[in-house]
Amino acid sequence: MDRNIYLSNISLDKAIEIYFEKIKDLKMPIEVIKTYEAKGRITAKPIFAKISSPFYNSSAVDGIAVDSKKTFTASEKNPVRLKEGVDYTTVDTGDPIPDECDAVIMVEDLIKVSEDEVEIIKPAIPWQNIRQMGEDIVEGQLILPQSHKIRPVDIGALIAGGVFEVEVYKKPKVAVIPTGTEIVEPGTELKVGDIIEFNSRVFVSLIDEYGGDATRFDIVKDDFEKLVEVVDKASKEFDLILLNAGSSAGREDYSRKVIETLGEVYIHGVAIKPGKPVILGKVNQKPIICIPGFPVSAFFVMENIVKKVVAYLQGYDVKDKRYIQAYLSKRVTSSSKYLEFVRVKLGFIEDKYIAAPIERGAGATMSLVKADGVLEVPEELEGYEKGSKVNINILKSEDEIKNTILCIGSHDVILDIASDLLSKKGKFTLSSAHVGSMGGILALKDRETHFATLHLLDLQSGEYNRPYIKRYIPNRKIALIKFVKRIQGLMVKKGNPLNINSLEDIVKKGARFVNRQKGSGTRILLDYELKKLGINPREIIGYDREDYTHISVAAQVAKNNADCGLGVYSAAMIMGLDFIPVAMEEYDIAIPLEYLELEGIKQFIDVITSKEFKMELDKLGGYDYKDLGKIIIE
Ligand SMILES: Nc1nc2c(c(=O)[nH]1)N[C@H]1C(S)=C(S)[C@@H](COP(=O)(O)OP(=O)(O)OC[C@H]3O[C@@H](n4cnc5c(N)ncnc54)[C@H](O)[C@@H]3O)O[C@H]1N2
Ligand code: MOO
Repeated sequence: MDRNIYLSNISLDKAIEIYFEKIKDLKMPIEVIKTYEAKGRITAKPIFAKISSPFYNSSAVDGIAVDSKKTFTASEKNPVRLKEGVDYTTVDTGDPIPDECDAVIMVEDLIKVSEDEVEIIKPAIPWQNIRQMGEDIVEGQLILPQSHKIRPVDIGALIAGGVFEVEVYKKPKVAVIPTGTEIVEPGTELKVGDIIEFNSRVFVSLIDEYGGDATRFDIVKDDFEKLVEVVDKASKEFDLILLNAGSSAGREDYSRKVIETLGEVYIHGVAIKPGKPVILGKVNQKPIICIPGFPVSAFFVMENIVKKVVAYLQGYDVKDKRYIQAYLSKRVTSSSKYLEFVRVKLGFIEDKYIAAPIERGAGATMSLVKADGVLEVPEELEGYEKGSKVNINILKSEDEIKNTILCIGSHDVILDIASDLLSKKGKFTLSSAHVGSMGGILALKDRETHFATLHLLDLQSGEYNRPYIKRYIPNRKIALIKFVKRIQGLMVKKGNPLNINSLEDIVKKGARFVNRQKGSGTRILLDYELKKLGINPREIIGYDREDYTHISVAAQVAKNNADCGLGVYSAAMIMGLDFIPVAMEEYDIAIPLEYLELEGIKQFIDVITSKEFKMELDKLGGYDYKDLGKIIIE
C-alpha cells in the first residue's frame, strides 16, 4: 500500500470554509420536539408567540381590585369607604382583574372597617399594580430567531408564549471509531507496545457537550478491509463519522485510503499544531473526519473543527471561546507554518493576568488537565517574547483564575499535596509551573508569580536561597518562608547492582549518569559536591544528558536507560529505586513581603504548617520540617 506522504497545510479558517462548502447539503433534517426537552437544541425556524403573556390583565400584588374613579377623592382627611362586591373585589397576585376595575390597591394600604368594608386614604392611579395583557409577551411577537441555541430561560419564554413544541434540527448521530492494532480496551492485561484506548471516551463526552449524539464503536484493528467495512456501514447509519487515528504517514495509517475507497478526501493536513494531519472528507454522503491519534492533537481538532461541524450540521455557528488578555511569563517560540495551541497556567497578579506556558508535547494528556487556558499563536508569527501582552482562550472562569495562587519555580511532589489540601479548604487553588529554581527567581523579579519555590546553594557561602534572592532581586522586599530540608541522593536500581555508594563511585564504576538541566538546584548541588571532592564532571558518563524533574530522572534509572542520577528521596521511592544520601538541601518559598497579606497566601501557609501536611511529609520520607513556616524578612 502507498504511504501518504503529501500533506497540505491549509489555514484552519480556509479549511473550514472549503469543508463547509462541500457538506452544505448534508444539514440535519428538522424534527418537532417538546419545548421542555429542547435545551441545547438549535431552532430550525424563527419562533413566534402563539398567545400573549399574561393573556388577561392580572393583579401584580395581593389586595383589592377597584375602579380608580371611585378612589380619586381619597385623602387622610377624607378617607373613602369601599364595600366588597359593590366597590371592590379581593384579588391575590396573578388573579384576573374584573372588567369594571382598572387598579389594584395593596392590602398594606387598606384600613379594615368591617368584614366587607375598607377605607383608603390615597387615590388609586389607573392601572397601578396591574400586569396588563401582553405586558411580557405579545401574541405574534418573535420569541427566538432561527439558528438559536435554546437555553433554559428561552424554554420559559416559549411556554409562556403558548409554544409547547418547537421545530429544531435533529441532533447529529456521531459514530466514534477507535482504530489501531496497538490500541487495547481498558482492563486488558498490558504488554509493551499496547496503548489503552481512551480517546473515544473523550470524544463521546465532547460530542455530548457540542450537542450531538455519539455512539462509541469497538476498536477496529489496522486491517484495511475491515476498516472499509466498518466505515461503510457506519456512514449508512450515522450523520457524522469520527475515525481515530491513522491520520499520518505510518505503514498502517490507512484512514486516508479508507475514505478515498468509499468516498472523497477534501483536505488532508491543516496548519494547526498539534493536530495537523487531520483529514476532512465525505463517505456515502456523510461527513467523515479522521482525527490524529495523539490525545492533545485530537483534543484541539475536536475543539476547533469537529465542534464547528456538529454545529454546522444543525445550521449553527459556534463562537463561544472566551478570551482574556494576559502577560507571558516566558518566551514562546512557534513555527510560522502553523497556528499553534500552547497550554498555559494562569494567575492574577497585581491586577493583571500572567500566563505561564506548560508542556507542549502532543501526547501530554496531563497538560490538558492542568491547563487554565490556551495561547493561540497565529500562523504568521514565530512566537512571542517574554512579557508580551497576549490573548488567552480561558478554560476556567475568571473567578476561578482570580482565586488561583500561582507558583513558578522548582517542583517537588509536596507542592501537589499542598495543592490538594488547599483545594479541600474551599475557595483557593494552587497552580504551579515547573521551570526550575532560577526560573522561579526570574518570575519573582518580573512580578509574574505569587511565589517561587527554590533550592539554590550559594557556592561561596554554602548558604541556601537567600544569597540568590539578594543578588537577583535587590529592589524588592522578599520574604523567605522556610519549607523543608530534603535529602538529595543518588538514585540507583533496586539492590544497587553496581554497588555505588558515593559520587566518587560514579566515575570509579563507569556508571551511566543522567543529569538535571542547567539552572536547576540539583545541578548546582551536584557541581558543588563534585568540586568539593575534586571530581572533574567530564569524567562522568552522561553528565551532559539533561532531564527536567526528579521523577523523570528516577524513571530513566528505573527503565535502565541510566544507572544513576541525583534526586530527592521521594522520587526514588515512587519509582522503586534504592537511595544513597549525598546532602541535605533547603527547599524554600520566596514571596514578596506584601503578598503575605493576601487571603489565599494566608490559607496556603495554614495548609503547609498543618499537622495533616506534616503527616503527609512523614509518609513520603526524606523531608525534615523542623523550621517549616518560619518567615525570614530582611
Ligand atoms: N512521517 C510522519 N510521521 C508523523 C507525521 C507526519 O506528518 N509524517 N505526523 C505526526 C503527527 S503531527 C501526528 S499528530 C501523528 C498522528 O498520528 P496518527 O493519527 O497516524 O495516529 P497513530 O499513529 O495511529 O497513533 C498515534 C498515537 O496516538 C495515540 N492514540 C491513538 N489512538 C488512540 C486512542 N484511541 N486512545 C488513546 N490514544 C490513542 C497513541 O499514543 C498512538 O501511538 O503522527 C505523527 N507522525
Ligand atoms: O499534529 Mo501533531 O498533533 O503536531 O503532533
